[in-house]
Amino acid sequence: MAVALPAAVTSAYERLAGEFDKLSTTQKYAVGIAGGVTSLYLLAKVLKGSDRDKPTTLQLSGGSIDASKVKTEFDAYADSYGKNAGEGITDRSKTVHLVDVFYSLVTDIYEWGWGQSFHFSPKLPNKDLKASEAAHEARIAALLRLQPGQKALDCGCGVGGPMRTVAAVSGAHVTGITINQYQVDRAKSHNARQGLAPLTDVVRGDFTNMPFKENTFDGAYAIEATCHAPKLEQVYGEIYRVLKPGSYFVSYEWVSTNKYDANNAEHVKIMDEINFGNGLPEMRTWKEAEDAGKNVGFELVMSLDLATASVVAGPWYERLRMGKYTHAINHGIVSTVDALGLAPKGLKEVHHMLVEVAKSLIHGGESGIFTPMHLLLFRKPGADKKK
Ligand SMILES: C=C(CC[C@@H](C)[C@H]1CC[C@H]2C3=CC[C@H]4[C@H](C)[C@@H](O)CC[C@]4(C)[C@H]3CC[C@]12C)C(C)C
Ligand SMILES: C[S@@+](CC[C@H](N)C(=O)[O-])C[C@H]1O[C@@H](n2cnc3c(N)ncnc32)[C@H](O)[C@@H]1O
Repeated sequence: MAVALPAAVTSAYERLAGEFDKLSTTQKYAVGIAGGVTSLYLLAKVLKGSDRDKPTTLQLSGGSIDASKVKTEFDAYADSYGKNAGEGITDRSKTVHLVDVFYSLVTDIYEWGWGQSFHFSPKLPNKDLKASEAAHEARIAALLRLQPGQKALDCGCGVGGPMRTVAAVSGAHVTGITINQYQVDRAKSHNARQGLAPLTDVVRGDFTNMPFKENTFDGAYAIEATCHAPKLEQVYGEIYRVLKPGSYFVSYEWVSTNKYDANNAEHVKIMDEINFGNGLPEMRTWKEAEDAGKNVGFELVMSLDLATASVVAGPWYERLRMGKYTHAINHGIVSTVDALGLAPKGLKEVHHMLVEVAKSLIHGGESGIFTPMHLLLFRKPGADKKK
């Protein structure tokens, strides 16, 4: 069926065609080339999207790692895990470097398929995932009793999802530290775009050796990050040092629960998979984490597994379980761009690692042997006691 175009459109087209006919051959070529370039530019924009919010499939990169080195770096990362059950990273002195590599490899994929907050949250009744995530982050500001004008530290800040919530709900200034330069750049760009620049700062550094003076911060927190430290005492000790006396430190820790049995081969296998797919040197027990805080001088104020604390909240791993089919589709997409040479070589393998670790995390959650949210609230003793 022929479709009649509106008269205004046909007359405008005829006028343009008339004008085009009047041009010299050189001018016609120039118009043709300009048209071609503009179309290519628009096509590239559509395919590539913009980097305002999250990367598109064609923007998936190796973070701070050059595209040509993604495969080599991923292979080296994979080789750093021992083959024996429960071994984790064999040479622990390489942990910090390997974690930096890990985040270069996964940061774009995380943002692409999860969002700007790299953590889990209990699903609150009648609240969507975003609201549940924000509540999990806002709890931190409340526990730290943060106030406008105060200074807080986000230890292992990722691309800054939580720091933006903590700064926005409390009015306090939040400095984030991450080992990965690509995350620093992403976090700063999100902070600026979302109007959070005046209340935030992001630095690249190692949280086991931080570039801050002692007694600097009024509160500190770590969301699913200190699990990457070669030894928990190293990072907790540094946090203790930079906190003002009387201030609080809260962590959501990745730990094994009382249900974990180190003599059960299936349990050990799940933990090994979780360690490998998440850049962890090893898995600690919740008791080891408590003790590490006390060992560096903190008073323990609260210790609670948020995965089981509320009988009405949905499990943290439900979002992963729901995403099972999406992960498979995503793998098809990443494999396609890989085959077309439109993604850095090696990104497909990284994505495969994440598809597999999603299954292990679900197993860890369903069996109850693992939690990514054991809440530990510590206080640095001292004269400036906060109530
Ligand atoms: C605290 C850490 C990270 C926790 C989570 C944010 C991430 C753990 C596993 C990740 C993912 C698994 C599957 C991916 C999927 C295959 C892909 O298509 C899209 C991204 C995933 C959903 C990805 C997202 C982030 C996680 C849920 C650790 C590292 C200490
Ligand atoms: C799972 S991400 C969590 C990010 C953030 N807390 C969130 O919830 O969105 C872990 C973070 O810890 C950081 N990290 C791991 N080891 C680190 C180290 N030695 N020094 C500084 N940051 C580190 C990583 O770079 C990453 O930003």
